[in-house]
Amino acid sequence: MTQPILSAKNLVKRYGRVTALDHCDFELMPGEILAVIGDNGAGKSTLIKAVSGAVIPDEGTVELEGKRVNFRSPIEAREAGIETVYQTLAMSPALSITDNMFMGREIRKPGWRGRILRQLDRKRMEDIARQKLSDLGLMTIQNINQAVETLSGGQRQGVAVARAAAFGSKVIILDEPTAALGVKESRRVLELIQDVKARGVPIILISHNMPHVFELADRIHVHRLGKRLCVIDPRNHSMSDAVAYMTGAKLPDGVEG
Ligand SMILES: Nc1ncnc2c1ncn2[C@@H]1O[C@H](COP(=O)(O)OP(=O)(O)OP(=O)(O)O)[C@@H](O)[C@H]1O
Repeated sequence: MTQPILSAKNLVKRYGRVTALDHCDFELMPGEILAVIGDNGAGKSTLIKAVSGAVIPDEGTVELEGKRVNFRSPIEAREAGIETVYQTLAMSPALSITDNMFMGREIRKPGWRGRILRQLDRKRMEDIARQKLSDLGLMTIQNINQAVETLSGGQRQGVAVARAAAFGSKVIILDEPTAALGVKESRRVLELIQDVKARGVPIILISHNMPHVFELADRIHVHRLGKRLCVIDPRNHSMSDAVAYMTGAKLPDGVEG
């Protein structure tokens, strides 16, 4: 049996009297797009934060490639290969595309100029940024030194996904990547997500948009009341089934209420 690339068991996270995660299990398989769906407040964001270092669970374990990890911060998770693109994009609008892509992981010049003078290797960063964007078909962006604030919402989201794809060698987490976008821009981002998948990188997609979830996902993790209710195959279930499971209107076969 294939081993999950990222998994969690029995995660618990309490905020005072609210139990955001209530003995939750989670599994992401290699190369797949796993959608995570659930009602508002079901605990989806908390789950994703718990596996990516942004929240430290009160109980439970997380494993990356079968090895136990205890991320204390999102930076630790990022260094281990888990990249998260949040709904509110962590980008600096006034900085260029290249600067945004390399924020926090700038490349320095080789030798003493980089080591001692801390000079940045701009040429190299620009070349890599251009390459990464063109790999993902984002060639509509002509100038990688243009400020991110001059890009459309879809292009910005594209840069964020490209940044995650460029550096998140193991897992990419996308939190509502199309929520703020128009129809055409959403389409482009959906294609981009498929391109990233085609490159073999598994993706966790949190979304309330059922058509997008059903179009992209290989499997759907249905989250309800702080835990995984079930995992469904979008080919065998309808969107209305998924919504009914999510809201508690209906129980999936084999799950007891
Ligand atoms: N930092 C926090 N402090 C206190 N309570 C929190 C905090 N973060 C989340 N919660 C609570 O935990 C529960 C789960 O929240 P979470 O954001 O994980 O849900 P969600 O499924 O992502 O919701 P949505 O779809 O609305 O974004 C909610 O009741 C929420 O109010």
